[in-house]
This record gives sequence, structure tokens and C-alpha cells, in this order.
Amino acid sequence: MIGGATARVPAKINLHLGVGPLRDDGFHELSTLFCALSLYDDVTVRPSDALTLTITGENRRAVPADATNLAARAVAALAARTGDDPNVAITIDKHIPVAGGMAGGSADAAGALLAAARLWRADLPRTELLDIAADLGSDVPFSLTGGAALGTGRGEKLLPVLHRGEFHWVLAVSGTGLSTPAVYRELDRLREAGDLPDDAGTARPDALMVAIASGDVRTVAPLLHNDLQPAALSLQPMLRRTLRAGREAGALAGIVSGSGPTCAFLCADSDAAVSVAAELSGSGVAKAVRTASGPVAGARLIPQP
Ligand SMILES: C[C@@](CO)(OP(=O)(O)O)[C@H](O)COP(=O)(O)OP(=O)(O)OC[C@H]1O[C@@H](n2ccc(N)nc2=O)[C@H](O)[C@@H]1O
Ligand SMILES: Nc1ncnc2c1ncn2[C@@H]1O[C@H](COP(=O)(O)OP(=O)(O)O)[C@@H](O)[C@H]1O
Repeated sequence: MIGGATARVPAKINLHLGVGPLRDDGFHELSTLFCALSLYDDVTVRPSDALTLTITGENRRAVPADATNLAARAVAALAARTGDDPNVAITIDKHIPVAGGMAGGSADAAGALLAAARLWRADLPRTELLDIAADLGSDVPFSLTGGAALGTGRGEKLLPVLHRGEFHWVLAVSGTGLSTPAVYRELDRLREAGDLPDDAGTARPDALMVAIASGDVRTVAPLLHNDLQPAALSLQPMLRRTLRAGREAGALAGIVSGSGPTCAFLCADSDAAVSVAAELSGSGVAKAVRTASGPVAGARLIPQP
């Protein structure tokens, strides 16, 4: 056995998030365009006598340091498949916002799978790793694959999407997280209460896919869409101000990231992103402001810190 392994895993945003009806299994049918962004968690797995979790990094608070952590659950799921000893020391260097709609927990699960597979030299076919990932959470397979991908089913069925160039984003991180199930429930409530005129449902975002392939940011900007946005805004009305502030600061478009409450602003280029970030930081609408670009690669092994 080697001394340990580290995986670096990106956050995600949904350039398009179309939510279909609630299924019998409690999940909603989705049609989503995932995009991995250059904001990363590093997950290290080392041999140990007991399962331990150490969380470092700017977003270490609010991350569970026990067996409920998605990274610990990922290691346990892989060990059950390979027969290896699940007692490992996991370290998560946490930079992805927690409960922010950026799949931070999923990233850590994907990182733990990759790092533990390396530690144990488990030669699993990629499809098997993706199956274990899907059992852990709907977003976990995408954290492994990264890039840009169309997600269907509950988000776990992925098709890579052609993309050209890099898009530049500013992320406004809220001080209070949102629970993903609560946001889906709020969407169901709003739908029951009356029509949400803007619902995309499970239609495939063809125009956006063509735009991503062209690399033309000004074609992409007006096509960003999130069916969960009205639900996130209903639970955190302050986000309207954040979205307005980003557009006023010069972003081409702003959208709630997934179930929120992080808001993602698409900018014309990297200079524009720096200037939007500076203005948003000064406006006081967000707890933290970050710049990031994408699509970037999914989970990958890096030299140990
Ligand atoms: C909304 C999205 C958009 O990418 O991500 P976030 O923005 O939260 O990161 C995802 O659908 C979240 O994926 P993930 O966080 O992996 O969810 P899971 O653990 O699989 O499911 C948590 C809960 O969310 C709801 N859920 C999730 C996925 C889905 N297609 N329909 C749902 O209704 C269900 O209530 C489920 O019990
Ligand atoms: N490794 C992890 N990192 C962050 N949150 C985790 C992790 N493991 C479990 N959680 C739990 O999952 C919840 C959702 O976190 P996260 O994945 O960051 O948000 P989102 O689903 O909005 O993308 C958190 O509130 C936390 O209780």
C-alpha cells in the first residue's frame, strides 16, 4: 500500500437547470447542463487505524467531521465493493462554499473515491466508479467527470458536451446556506400554488449547447436558466439584490447556482470578472466574492501536499 493519495476536485454550476416532475422515488427528473469551475477542494486519504476526518481551508466550518461526511461515506462504499479496510485518515482542504449549490459535498465524495481507489490500488472500471458515485448522490458522477456535460435522470446520467474556450465567472457566496431538498420542495409548492411561467422542465437546452460549442460568451449569457431559481429566491429574498448588484456591476448575466444560494455571474472576459468582483465585494451583498473559470477537468490525482 502507498502512503496516501490526494485528489483535486472542482465545484460546479448549472448553466441550465430544467426540473421536471417529482418522481415516485422522491427525485425530480432533470435536464441540466453542468459546468465544472476552477474552484477546488483537495481530498487526501491515508492509511490509519480508525476512520478520522480533518477539515482545513477557508470553508472548513459547517462541514461535518464524522461518518456522515460524504467523503467518509464514499470511502465506506468503495471499501464495501473492494474488500479493503475502510479505516483511513481523510483530510479535506475545503474551498468550495458549503451548502452553496456548487456540489461541494459531491466533490469531496468524488475526490475520496478517486484517492481511496489509488491508495488501495483498486483497478475498478470507470463505469463501476461512476455507479458507486451515483449511489452517493446525484451530482457525484459529474464531480468525477467534470468539463461540461448534459445531465439527465436525477442528474446522474451524463453525456459530455462540446465546448470551446473558457468562460469567466464571478461567484457571490451567501452567508447562509440552503438545503437542496428544501429548495426542491419549495419549487413543488410554488408549482402547485400557480404557474411558474418560465419553467423549462425536461426539454434539452439545445440552443445553449450550440452556444457553448461556439465559445461565444454573448450568445451564452441570455440562455442561462435555472428552474430552481424562483424557489431559492422565495427562501432567500435577499438574493434578488445580489443578482441585481452583479448585473449593475457589469456582468453579462447572473443566475442562482443550482439550489443556491451562491449567485454566479458570467462576464465578458477575465478583466471584466476582476472588475465585477471588486465592485460586488464593495457592495456588501455577499459574504465572499470569488472569480473562477470553466469548463475545467473533473476529479484528478495530484501530488500529495
Ligand atoms: C440541485 C443540484 C443541481 O445540480 O445540485 P446543488 O445545486 O444542490 O449542488 C442537484 O440536483 C442536487 O444534487 P445532490 O445534492 O447530489 O442531491 P442528492 O443528494 O442526490 O439528493 C438530495 C435531495 O435533493 C432532492 N433532489 C435531488 C436531485 C433530483 N434530481 N431531484 C431531487 O428532488 C431530493 O429531495 C433528494 O433527496
Ligand atoms: N464533504 C462535505 N462537504 C460539505 N458538506 C457536506 C459534506 N459532507 C456532508 N455534507 C453535508 O451536505 C450538506 C450540503 O452541502 P454541499 O454539498 O456543500 O451543498 P450543495 O448540495 O448545495 O451543493 C451540508 O450542509 C453538510 O451538512
